[in-house]
Amino acid sequence: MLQTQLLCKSFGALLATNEVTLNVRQGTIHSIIGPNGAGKTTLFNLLAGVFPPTSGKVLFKKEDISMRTVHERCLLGIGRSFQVTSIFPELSVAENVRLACQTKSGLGRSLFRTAASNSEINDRADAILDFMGILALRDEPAGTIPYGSQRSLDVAIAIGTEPELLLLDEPTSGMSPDDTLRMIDLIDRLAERFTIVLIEHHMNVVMSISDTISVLQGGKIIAKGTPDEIQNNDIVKKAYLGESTW
Ligand SMILES: Nc1ncnc2c1ncn2[C@@H]1O[C@H](COP(=O)(O)OP(=O)(O)OP(=O)(O)O)[C@@H](O)[C@H]1O
Repeated sequence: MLQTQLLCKSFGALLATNEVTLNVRQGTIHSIIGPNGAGKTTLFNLLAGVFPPTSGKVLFKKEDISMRTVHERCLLGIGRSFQVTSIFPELSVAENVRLACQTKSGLGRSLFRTAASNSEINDRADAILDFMGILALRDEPAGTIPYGSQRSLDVAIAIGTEPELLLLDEPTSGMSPDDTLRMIDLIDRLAERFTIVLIEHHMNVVMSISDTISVLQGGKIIAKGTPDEIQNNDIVKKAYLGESTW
């Protein structure tokens, strides 16, 4: 569904993404992990369209989307959550998701919204909040809900754009162990409906839910395989040596 071909991104002399070739198959969870500074966020931004590659290509359903903007990729069916939460803190939890739902339907730009369409969007937003376990918080200002719930709202916003492919950037970062377990379970359930690319720092988060894992170090893919293959890979063990995240 999503492929990259020899993808490169330079910042001055630094090659933050170095000839990354990925093949994310439809209906799978493909995790991209790596130690600090490995280039995970840069790769995520290249997939999401935050900036274009220096060279190489990003293909979505065989179409070259390398130069497409974030918004264009969203309309094509690529949704993403952010490591830094992207919510509107003054708006209610439900309003945040409704806005995302309108991005795709075009109602956000229409002066002629019908009551029926609005109620459809309300119902959809509520269903997403229910799925993410935060429906009880629907009328709270989004900026006031607990951090773990804000991360769930982030994912809810991404789902609201009706993606086929969901890009998740460290969805458990900064979460308590309990919230982390809840988020892992949710990602597992999301995989029944979406193809997922999960960017993660913590190896243990991805082990139980991933179909495929690609390991980044110094901007390069140093290993690819199933969780079992990755866990037993000596090059990967060495890359994570000294980190407490194995
Ligand atoms: N906008 C930028 N300008 C210059 N250098 C950058 C920029 N963004 C990232 N880098 C550099 O690119 C390299 C990869 O950074 P990146 O943030 O992608 O890694 P990461 O794996 O996400 O790290 P972490 O897990 O610590 O967030 C780092 O050396 C970083 O300093």
